[in-house]
Amino acid sequence: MLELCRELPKIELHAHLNGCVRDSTLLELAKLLGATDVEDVILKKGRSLKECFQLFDLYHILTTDHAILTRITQEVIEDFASENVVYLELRTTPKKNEAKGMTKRSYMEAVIDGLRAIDTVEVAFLPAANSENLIGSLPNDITHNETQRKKIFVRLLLSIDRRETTAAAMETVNLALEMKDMGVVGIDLSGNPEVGEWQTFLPALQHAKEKGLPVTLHCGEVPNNKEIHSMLDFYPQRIGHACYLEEEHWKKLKASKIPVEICLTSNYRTERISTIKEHHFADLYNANHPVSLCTDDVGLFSTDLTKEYDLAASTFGFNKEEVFQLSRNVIKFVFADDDVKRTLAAIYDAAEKRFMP
Ligand SMILES: CNc1ncnc2c1ncn2[C@@H]1O[C@H](COP(=O)(O)O)[C@@H](O)[C@H]1O
Ligand SMILES: [Zn+2]
Repeated sequence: MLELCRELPKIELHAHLNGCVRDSTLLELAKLLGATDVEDVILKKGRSLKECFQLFDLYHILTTDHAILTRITQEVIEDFASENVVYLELRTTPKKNEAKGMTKRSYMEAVIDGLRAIDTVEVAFLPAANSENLIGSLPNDITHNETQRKKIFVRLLLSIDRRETTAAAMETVNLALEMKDMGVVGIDLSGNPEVGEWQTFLPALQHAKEKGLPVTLHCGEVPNNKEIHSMLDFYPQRIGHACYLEEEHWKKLKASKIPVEICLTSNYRTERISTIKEHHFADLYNANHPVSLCTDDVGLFSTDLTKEYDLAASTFGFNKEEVFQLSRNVIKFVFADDDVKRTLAAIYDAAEKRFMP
């Protein structure tokens, strides 16, 4: 099944740029900064939720630099493309860093430079009107000929960190609106769930909503009934995690049909669940609720989307058809436009003939 899951076209909707950096790159960057004592920390496997956010502070010291951002973006996209991810919504938190002359905008420009710099795989990241004609060329010649370059659609989500103020969150939303023609398709709220108040972010999220910019929220990664209630009331386009919903909110979620980004390994490694088998994915899947399997942080949790599909298949006993359908269903929940969705549908149609002849 692992090989089949690797071959399967896949759609990744929940991946944080800095959580997906290769270990080898982090170690190299740490060495350059003379921080050789961090090797054990980077390579350690167990990760409590608290440890994750400590690690992100370390990662950000290593990566918040224009040239490095360009490099890691490039590597992360190459890694997703190499395992047949055909559409990636990559999220990242635009950061200011005065010492580096970095603004939120220049941070994002460095990320976009990374998208442009890739030549080992073919990347389509601009909306149709601006595309360099890649979209038209995508569906017909998607093959698994190893000599051909892999092709991947990439779109960006700008994350608001829960440590940010209302004004900083608003700046991120405005930046996302300004960068819509550069492949930015939405807003994410993430960061340490123990930090910050929903009311702080609400004005910026409301602004995004009024401007028609889709929003996805990290929701219920820790128990917080009041916040979960407000988040579901906000009615975002998608949510991530949904680990700690009480009965009332579980019902509300199911009635709402808000798609849930499922991060099995992430939730297991951060001890949100004690076994994969008891993950709420099973309940949502059986209720026909819209779900998409995601990695969250490929590097941090030593996973990839292939492993997430394989893990779901082996834990919940899915056959080939079910795995294929699980992946294909995700087309409906992407934030990109209908042209992209049609192209993705064509990619899956072509793949279906190979998978289920
Ligand atoms: C494990 N569960 C999680 N829960 C909440 N937020 C998370 C996260 N994993 C990652 N992030 C968010 O993504 C940032 C790193 O990528 P970027 O610097 O934005 O590229 C983290 O600092 C955190 O804000
Ligand atoms: Zn996340």
